[in-house]
Amino acid sequence: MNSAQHLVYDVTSYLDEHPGGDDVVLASTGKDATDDFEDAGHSKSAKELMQNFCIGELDTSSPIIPELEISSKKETTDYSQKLMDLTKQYWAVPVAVVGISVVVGFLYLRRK
Ligand code: HEM
Repeated sequence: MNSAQHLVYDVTSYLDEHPGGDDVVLASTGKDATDDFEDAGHSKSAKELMQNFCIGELDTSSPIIPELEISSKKETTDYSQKLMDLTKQYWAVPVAVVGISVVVGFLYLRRK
């Protein structure tokens, strides 16, 4: 689905017929494809054809921005959590190496 001027298009059935190829259209799915569509220099007939694939209007009254803010906050906490986990892992590696060396050295000395 692509949206232009807050309109949503389902172009699934047109993918195979698109003269510019399906890959370029697929690259614009799920986002605002207005710029992509305009940059490709589509003809007037192409714009008219596009109207056939309009399935609705994007609900811009929904709290898109607050939702994005919440999810980005979650991401930052997840990220710092990941960093904490990584730090713990990095500490564990040298500690384990030193611990093993001490045990092996101790056993070696006792044998002599
Ligand atoms: C429902 C949406 C779309 C329709 C109906 C459509 C239709 C067409 C048509 C009829 C042409 C032939 C040239 C012309 O008449 O202008 C064309 C070419 C092209 N389209 Fe689309 N298009 C759509 C979406 C897109 C999107 C989202 C892109 C993304 C970049 C795109 C990229 C291109 C390109 C690059 C060409 C040029 C191909 C060439 O000259 O070889 N189109 N399109």
